[in-house]
Amino acid sequence: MSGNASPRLTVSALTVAFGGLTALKNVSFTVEADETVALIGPNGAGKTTVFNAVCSLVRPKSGSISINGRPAPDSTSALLEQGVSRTLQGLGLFSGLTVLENVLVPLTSLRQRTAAAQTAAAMLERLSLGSYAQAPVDSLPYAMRKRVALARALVTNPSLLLLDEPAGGLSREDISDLADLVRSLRTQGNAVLLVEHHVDFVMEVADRVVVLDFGEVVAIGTPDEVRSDPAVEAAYLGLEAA
Ligand SMILES: Nc1ncnc2c1ncn2[C@@H]1O[C@H](COP(=O)(O)OP(=O)(O)OP(=O)(O)O)[C@@H](O)[C@H]1O
Repeated sequence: MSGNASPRLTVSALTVAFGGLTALKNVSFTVEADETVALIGPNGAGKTTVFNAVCSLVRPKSGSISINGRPAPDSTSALLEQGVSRTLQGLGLFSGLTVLENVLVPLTSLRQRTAAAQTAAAMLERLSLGSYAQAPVDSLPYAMRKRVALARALVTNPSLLLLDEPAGGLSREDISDLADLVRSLRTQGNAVLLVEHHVDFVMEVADRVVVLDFGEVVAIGTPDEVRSDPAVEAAYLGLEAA
């Protein structure tokens, strides 16, 4: 552990409104160092809005967000400098670039050009993408493109990694590999906040789960605590079972 006792992420009394719609109401939670926290909840609960607020893509009506004890910066490059990476639901890969070129992009903006190629190549190897480095990213199947997006987010060795539906659209086998990877991140000191609909995956990888419903936190706890919380069943798991 480092000497820095601040959580990697602190969300305090966050309220976000889109016109008349209050998407988040007074949401508070932390992600500590070496912790994987999952945000779950039904469609429209506000999960992606939390991510967007952390990345300063939406402006809160009130409340605050801090990263490693400092106010969250308001640009992607400043977020990278502060050790935050994110994957997107839509992957956001650059069509027309190779796998390696995609993974090099955040390193280029960090100006680590000298070691960038080696760092990117090592990350591709770690995610079993080494032999596809020169392949156009568009030529790969979805599950592999998803791994490229993950490699791109991880290549800066972020202190806080935000994963938006990492298991979505993956096969059972791919999800199992992803669970191994997420667990390994925790031991390497990469704190993770993930949004996910795949409840089994969440229960397997998360240290703590934050449950949102209609923009409010209805439960926070370990997977076991959350699983047995009646408010969660009503808000989310009940819907899954229905
Ligand atoms: N840019 C926006 N403008 C207006 N309303 C928005 C905007 N973004 C989100 N919303 C609304 O805010 C609420 C929360 O949406 P959000 O996408 O955060 O939910 P979510 O939990 O991520 O949902 P899903 O699981 O379907 O991705 C929803 O009612 C949504 O329609």
